Amino acid sequence: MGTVPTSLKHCLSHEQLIQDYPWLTRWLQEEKTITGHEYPEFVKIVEVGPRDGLQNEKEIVPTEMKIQLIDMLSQTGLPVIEATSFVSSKWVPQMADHSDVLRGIQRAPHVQYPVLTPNMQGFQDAVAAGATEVAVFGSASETFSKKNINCSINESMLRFEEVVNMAKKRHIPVRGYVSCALGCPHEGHIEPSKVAEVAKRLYEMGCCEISLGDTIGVGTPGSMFQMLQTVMKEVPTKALAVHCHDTYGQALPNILTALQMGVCVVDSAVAGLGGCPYAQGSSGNVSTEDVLYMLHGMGIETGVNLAKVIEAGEFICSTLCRKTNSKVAQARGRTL
Ligand SMILES: CC(C)(COP(=O)([O-])OP(=O)([O-])OC[C@H]1O[C@@H](n2cnc3c(N)ncnc32)[C@H](O)[C@@H]1OP(=O)([O-])[O-])[C@@H](O)C(=O)NCCC(=O)NCCSC(=O)C[C@@](C)(O)CC(=O)[O-]
Repeated sequence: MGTVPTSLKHCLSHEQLIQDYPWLTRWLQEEKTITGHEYPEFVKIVEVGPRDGLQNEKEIVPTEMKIQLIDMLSQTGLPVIEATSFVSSKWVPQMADHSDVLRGIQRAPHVQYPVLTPNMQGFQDAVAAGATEVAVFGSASETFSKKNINCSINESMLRFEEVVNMAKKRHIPVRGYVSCALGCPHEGHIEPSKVAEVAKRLYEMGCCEISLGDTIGVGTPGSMFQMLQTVMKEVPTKALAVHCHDTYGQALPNILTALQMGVCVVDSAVAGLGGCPYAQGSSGNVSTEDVLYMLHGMGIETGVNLAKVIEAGEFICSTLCRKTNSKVAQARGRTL
């Protein structure tokens, strides 16, 4: 922020910045043109903290705490909160209370609460618990697919097709994930063409949104650019989302690259919680607070109240006895 006063760095929204310091309007507009890129006016944030964030926790988080977290997040303006995961409790014990979580939350109007469903059993259990939106999760790496969902990529696509067909009959939208889009913990480099192939299959079978996961957070703006360029030849940009983990501290630049390429859906987790139990060494998701701070500072609307997300982050971090991974929440804590 160069010569901008320190006090401004703590402002929480673009609107607040303009209101308090009208002279900044010109500076903010100039900054947009200096970068020479067109950015989306609105970015949809998909909050994955309650699912991706908590699934990796060793200690079982009490169900009522998960519910309280989701209820707090529901009051922030977030449009989508991924609530839980209908997977096997033998594989991911932390998600064993999926039905109680989904039944226990207070659904806010205009908020969607998708849940992960790897197969028909998961889908049926999810619908029985009241799910109105689901997500299937595939991978661009054969080894990761085997380790994560115990089947090959091809077998997973057949399972997902069943789920998508049944979901269509019930008018339930399905999101599709492609893990290892920028690298695999077992195979290393993954060809962008493989990511594009899996993304295309998911899109063509009827997934309405394809989330491209940098599962282990190894991507850089360069590899993000190459991967997206290849995927965008097969799947419309408006149907793409990016899902970045922050292992190497590259998540924000990677997201910025995706925005410059027209992507306007970003996954993130409150307090930067998270990691995949089947991707050892991967760190948390990019934090929702940091993504919001960046977007609002660029004048991009999200409809989300950053201060309320910080509160939800403080709640879950105190529950887990853990320091937040969000740089913005840490900075805010120091200035209070
Ligand atoms: C997919 C399965 C279930 C296959 O697991 P499996 O063992 O191959 O399944 P199976 O069909 O052979 O059945 C074996 C047993 O599992 C049961 N079963 C079968 N399906 C279900 C179900 N849906 N829910 C509950 N139970 C289930 C089934 O009933 C049976 O029970 P038993 O007769 O032995 O008592 C297993 O591998 C699994 O649960 N994997 C989950 C892995 C996971 O959740 N990983 C984390 C999420 S992915 C992620 O984090 C990445 C992402 C999305 O965030 C994006 C990114 O960052 O890249």
